[in-house]
Amino acid sequence: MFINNLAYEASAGSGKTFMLVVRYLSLLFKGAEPSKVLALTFTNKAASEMSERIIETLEDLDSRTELSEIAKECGMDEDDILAQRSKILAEFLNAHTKIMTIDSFFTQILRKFSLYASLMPDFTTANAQHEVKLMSRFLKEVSVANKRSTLINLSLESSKRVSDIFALLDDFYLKKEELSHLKFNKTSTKELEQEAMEVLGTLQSIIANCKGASPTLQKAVVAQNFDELKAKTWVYKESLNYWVFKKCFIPEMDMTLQKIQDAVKAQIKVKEQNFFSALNELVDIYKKAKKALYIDESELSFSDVTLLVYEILNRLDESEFLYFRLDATIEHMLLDEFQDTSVLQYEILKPLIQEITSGEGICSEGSFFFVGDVKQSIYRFRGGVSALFGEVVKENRTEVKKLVTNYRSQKEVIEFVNSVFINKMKDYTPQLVRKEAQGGYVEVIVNDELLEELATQVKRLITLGADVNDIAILCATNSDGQAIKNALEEENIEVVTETTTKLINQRSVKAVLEYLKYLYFREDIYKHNFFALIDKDVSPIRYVDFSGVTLVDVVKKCIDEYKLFHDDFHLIRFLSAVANYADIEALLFEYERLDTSAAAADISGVRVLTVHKSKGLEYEHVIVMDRLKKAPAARDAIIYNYDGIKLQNLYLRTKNRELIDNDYAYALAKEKELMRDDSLNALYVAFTRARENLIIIEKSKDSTFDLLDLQTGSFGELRSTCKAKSVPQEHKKLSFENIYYGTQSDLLALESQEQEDLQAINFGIALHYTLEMMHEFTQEALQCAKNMMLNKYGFMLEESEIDDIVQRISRLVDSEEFLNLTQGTCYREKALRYKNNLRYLDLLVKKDDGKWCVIDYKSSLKYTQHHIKQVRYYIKAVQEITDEAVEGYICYILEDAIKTVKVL
Ligand SMILES: Nc1ncnc2c1ncn2[C@@H]1O[C@H](COP(=O)(O)OP(=O)(O)OP(=O)(O)O)[C@@H](O)[C@H]1O
Repeated sequence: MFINNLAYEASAGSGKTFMLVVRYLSLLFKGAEPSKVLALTFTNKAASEMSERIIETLEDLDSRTELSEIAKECGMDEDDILAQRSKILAEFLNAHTKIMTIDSFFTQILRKFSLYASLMPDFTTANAQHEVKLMSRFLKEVSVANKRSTLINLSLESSKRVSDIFALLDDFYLKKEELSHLKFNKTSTKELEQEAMEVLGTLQSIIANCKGASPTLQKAVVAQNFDELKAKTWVYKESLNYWVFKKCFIPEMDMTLQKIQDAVKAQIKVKEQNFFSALNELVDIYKKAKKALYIDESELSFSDVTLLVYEILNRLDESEFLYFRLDATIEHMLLDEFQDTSVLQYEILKPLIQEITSGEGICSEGSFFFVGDVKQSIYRFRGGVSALFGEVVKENRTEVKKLVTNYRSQKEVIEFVNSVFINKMKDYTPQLVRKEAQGGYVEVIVNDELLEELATQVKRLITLGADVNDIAILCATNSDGQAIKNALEEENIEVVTETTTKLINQRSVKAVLEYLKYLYFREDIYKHNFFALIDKDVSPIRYVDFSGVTLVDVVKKCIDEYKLFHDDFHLIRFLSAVANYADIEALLFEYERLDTSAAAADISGVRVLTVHKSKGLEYEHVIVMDRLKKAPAARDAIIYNYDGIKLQNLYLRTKNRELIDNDYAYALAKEKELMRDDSLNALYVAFTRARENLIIIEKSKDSTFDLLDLQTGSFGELRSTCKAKSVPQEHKKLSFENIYYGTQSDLLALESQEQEDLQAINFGIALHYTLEMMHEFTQEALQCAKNMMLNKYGFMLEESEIDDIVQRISRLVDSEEFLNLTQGTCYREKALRYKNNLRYLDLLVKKDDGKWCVIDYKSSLKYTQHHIKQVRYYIKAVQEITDEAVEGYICYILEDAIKTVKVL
C-alpha cells in the first residue's frame, strides 16, 4: 500500500537509497509527472547516482529486485508495471527532472527571487566566500561604523586573534535566526570583582589569625587583583578543608569560598554576556561586509544562499510565496540522508512539506518521503542536529518504517559492526544477515607504522585477486589522504583520489569545456587548448549563437564534429550533467564545482577518500586507517546548547568554569557527549562501507578507535570473490540530430578567425591581468600588480615580454589623457550581461560628472574596425542598462606609445 507520508529510519546498508529509488519510480508508475517530483540529496554525487540508478532500474526492470517492491508500493501487477516501463523511461528522459542537492534547489529559488536580495540572477555559488577579501572588507566596515574598539576589546578580552573572532562571527551569522530569541546584556563586572576582592580580604584575615599558617598558605591567598584571584586553583575546590588550608580550616573559610565562587561565577557570566553582545553588534557589520562582497562579486557561498532564501521567504507575503509554490509545481518530495539536514534548511522546506502533507491546496495528491540514519549524522559542524529526524516525524505525523536486513555486507562484517556498536550507541538494533551472505572477513591490526602496514594490506588484497578499483582506503583528513596516496604510489600502486575522479578533470571533458569557453569568451587561448587536448591541429571553429540552440545540442555537435566519442563514458556523463545547467553562463561559471565523478570504468586505482566523503558509498574491500597525526583538541570557543532542535542558550568556553557553575557543567558534558557521538558516527559510517572485507589499521597510542575498545584479531576468511572481468562492450555510434545554429547576428560573431600565435595571446592576457590588478593607476600600484601577474603568468612569459608589459603600463599611467578619462569610480573587468550574452568590460568608469565611460584595452592596432564595433556594442549595452549617458574609448597600449581613440 502506498503511504503518502513516510520515512525510513534504518541502519547503513539496509536499503534506504534503494527504497528511495523504489519510491521515486512508484510515483512515476502511479502517474506522477517527473517534473513534479523533487528529490533532494546531500551531495552532487548522490544526485547524479540517483538519476543513473533510476534509468538503470527502468532499463532492466524485469530482472531487478526493485520490480516487486514497486508493484507492492503501487498495488499493481508486475506485468502491468513492465508494460508501462518504456513509456515511463521515455517520459523520465525527456522531462525536466528535479533530482538535485538541497543547495542547488535553494540556489534555484534564490535566482527566482534574486532581486529581493539586490542580486543579479546570474550570480555564481561557491563553497565559501573569499576569506581574505571578506576580512579586509569587514575591517573597513568596522572602521566606518566606529566599532574598532568593540572589535579590539573583544579580541583582548577573549585573548583571541581577530581571525578567530572572525570564525565566531561566521558562526553567529549562520545561526542568527536560531539566536534571535536570545538577548545579551552589556553590564560592568566591576562590582562583582570588588565584592570578590572584599571577601578575599575576609579570608586573608582568617588566615592571618591562624598561628599554624604556612608561608605557602599565606602566599596562596595573596592576589593583587581579581584576575589573579580567578586564576587560583583553590577557588574552584568544593571545600578549603584541604592542602595547606587544612591546618587553619574553620567552617567560615568555606563560607567565604562560596561567596568568592558566586562572584567569580557571576563575573564570568557577565563577561560572557558582554562578549556575546559585542559579537552580536559586530555580526551586523559582518553581514553587511558579506553582502557588499557578494553583490560586488556576484558570488555567494551556499550558506549565504540558504540564509538569503530563508530571509526572503519570510519577507514575502503569502500570495507571493504561493506563487513560488505554484510555479515550482512540486507535488512530491523525497529527501535522502535526512539526518544531515540543517535546521535552517528544514525551516525553508517546511512550508512546502506542510502544503504537500496537508492534502489541501494545489497538492491534494502530494506525498512526502524521507530516509536517514541518525547513527550516521556527521555534519553537526554544518548545523545538522540529529534530533531533527524525530521532530520532523512528529511535526508532519509521518509514518516511520524500519529496515532490518543488511543488503550490503557479508556476515562477518555485519556481525563485527553489530558487536562493536551495540553497547556504544543508544538504541542500536543489530542488523540481520541475508541467507546468501555468509562470508566476509574482518581484521583489526595494531601497528604504529601505519603507512607500511597499509601498503602490506593493499598488496595482500591484490595478491588474492582483488581488483584495485574495489579497494577503498578511508582516512580522517585530506592531508592524510595525500600522504597515503604518496606512500602507495611509491610502492607502484595506482591511486585514485577525489580530484582524479572528478568528471571535469577527464581529458575529453576538459576538451569540450575549452571548446565551450572558446565559443563564449572568444579568446583564442581556449581554441588552442581544445585542439591540444584532442591531439588535432588547430583549425577555425564556427561560432554559435547560444540563443538559438540548447547547450546539450552544442556539446553533442562538438562531440560529433570532432569525433570525440570512441568509448568514452565520461562524455556521456558530461552530457547528462550539462542538461542540468540553465545556460552556458551557468555551466562555465559553475562547472568547477561539479563534483560528479568520472565514469568509474574508465579510471583505475585504489580509492583513497575521507570518511566524510564515503557516506552513502560501498566498496568490496575497505581499509579504515587511524589518524596519521594526533587529533587536534576540538575546543570551539562557543558551546551551543540545543534542546531537541531548538537552540536553548550558549556559553563561552571558560577554563574551570564547570567546577563552580552547574548549568555550564551540564552544557559542557552534553557537548562532550555530542563530540563523542560525532566520532562514533564517523567510525560507524567507515566500518559499514565494506561489502566483503574490512581491515582496520590502528596505532597503539592516541588512536581514533580508542572509544570502540577494539580487540586485535581477525574473523572469517580473507577472500576476494573474483568478479568476472567485464568484457568491453561494443558501443554503437551515437546518432545526433542535426541542429540549427541560428544566424550569426551578434556583432561579436564577426570577430576575425585569423589565428594569432599563442605567445601573443598569452602576452595580451598577462597585460590585461596586470591592468585588472591595479587598484589605482599609479607606478606603485603597477609594481604590486606586476608581482601578481608574475605569480600567475610569469612561467609562460619571456623576460623581455615582462619588461614590455611593465613599460607599456608605466607609459599608460603617465598619460594625462588616460588619467583624465579615469577620474571617477573605476570598475575593472566588470561583468556585463546584455541580450543573453555576458561580456567583461576592461574598465568601466562612473565619471565624477555622472557619465559612464567604457574603456577597452588593446595591445595592437590589428583589427581596428572590429574593435570599434565591439566598443559600440558595449556603449549600447551600458546605455540600455543604465539609461544614462555613455562614452566609449579604445585605449591602445602599444610598444612605443599610448593612443586613445574615442568611439562614436
Ligand atoms: N531490497 C533489496 N534487495 C536487494 N538489494 C538491495 C535491497 N535493498 C538494498 N539493496 C542493495 O544493498 C546495498 C545497500 O543499499 P543502500 O545503499 O540502499 O543502503 P542505505 O541504507 O542507503 O545505506 P547507507 O545508509 O550506508 O547509505 C546496495 O547495493 C543496494 O543495491
